[in-house]
Amino acid sequence: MTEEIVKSALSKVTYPGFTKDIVTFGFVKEIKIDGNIVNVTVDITSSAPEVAHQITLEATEELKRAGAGEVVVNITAPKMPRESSSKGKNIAPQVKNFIMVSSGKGGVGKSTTSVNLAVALAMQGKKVGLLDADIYGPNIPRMLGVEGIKPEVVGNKVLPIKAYGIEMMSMGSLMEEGQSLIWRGAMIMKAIEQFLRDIMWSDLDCLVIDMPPGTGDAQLTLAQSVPVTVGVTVTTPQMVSLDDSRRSLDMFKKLHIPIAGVVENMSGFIAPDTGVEYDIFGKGTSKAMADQFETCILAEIPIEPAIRTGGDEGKPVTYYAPTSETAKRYMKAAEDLWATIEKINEEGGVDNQAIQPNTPPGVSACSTAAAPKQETSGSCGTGCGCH
Ligand SMILES: Nc1ncnc2c1ncn2[C@@H]1O[C@H](COP(=O)(O)OP(=O)(O)OP(=O)(O)O)[C@@H](O)[C@H]1O
Repeated sequence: MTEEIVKSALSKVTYPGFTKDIVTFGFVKEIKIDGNIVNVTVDITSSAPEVAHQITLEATEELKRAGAGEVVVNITAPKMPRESSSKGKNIAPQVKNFIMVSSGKGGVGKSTTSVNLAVALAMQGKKVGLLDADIYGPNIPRMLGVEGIKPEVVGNKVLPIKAYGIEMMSMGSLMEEGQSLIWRGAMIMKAIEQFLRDIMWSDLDCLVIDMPPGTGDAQLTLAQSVPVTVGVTVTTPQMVSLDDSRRSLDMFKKLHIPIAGVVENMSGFIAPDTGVEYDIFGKGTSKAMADQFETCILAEIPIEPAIRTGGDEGKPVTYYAPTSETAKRYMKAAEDLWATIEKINEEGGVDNQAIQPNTPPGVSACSTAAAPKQETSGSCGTGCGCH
């Protein structure tokens, strides 16, 4: 037996439910050969016991057919995620926790925050997905260095793209480069639903969702489709940004989403040559706003050239410069975020029942639907049913 023979045999074992084999997927982690005894370690992404069982059976069969005398197949799989205690509608039940990352306005670093929090959570051993729901400006593929990579389609489902130990899907990976769509309300709702229902997310501990800026249809649809465990608001320290961020925090309250905290981004500047921190846009100005909404500052992330170059080059700073001050702050934010998620689940989880639309299927609910429901008589005529 040689490593080539073993690999060739294992490449006949397809991953259950997929067209690709376990070698192509990169799941074969170790091959040990001792005479005609073969010992292989296969690292899979599913915690379902039947997947491990089928791979063990098929790998043993193929290796014996290739001439192995004795075969040992070790399967390493993620632990069964703890059941989430959340209730209500959930169209992606294999995902235990949903983290909605929002901002009042664009350009404040929402995608950068989503990427680095997702990478930090994965580095801390969580099974993480990252959904780029910013359909107007999907830039997560670039930030993860998977721009131009097209996802595999299996039947009518799409496989997420893998990078830095996380699963990712983005409108940017589904459309041709440079293409844009003009989104109408109903299309946004459909797109968000499809991202949750038609992407083959694994059994995830959490899905980080990078929302479009603002407080519109996408936010409402997400909150109605899955029980969002926590919301994170990203802001910059300037007063004009804080005004918009208050709206984002207020939206979480209206949608009954617990607020995990505020990330104050571009908070001071760390000079790359000296490491000295300077105050540019202000620093610490978000604290009063966080207090007002009875939440905390998850992190103050300075302006740091490595964050921008990391974003442009697809090399997240948390992964590539784990000892940098910024990476440490993202790691600490991820720890605190997870502690909040665990506490929420211990206390009974979240429930999105109260914000379900009171409109017939196919009729768009307007963005005030999160407000207390009223009789549909006296409707505004839009059919939204909430006036
Ligand atoms: N702390 C930071 N230091 C340096 N550059 C940063 C920082 N945060 C974000 N940037 C850079 O600012 C730009 C905008 O960031 P990002 O795309 O994350 O913002 P956004 O809020 O998601 O924007 P949009 O609303 O357009 O999606 C990017 O080039 C990013 O690399």
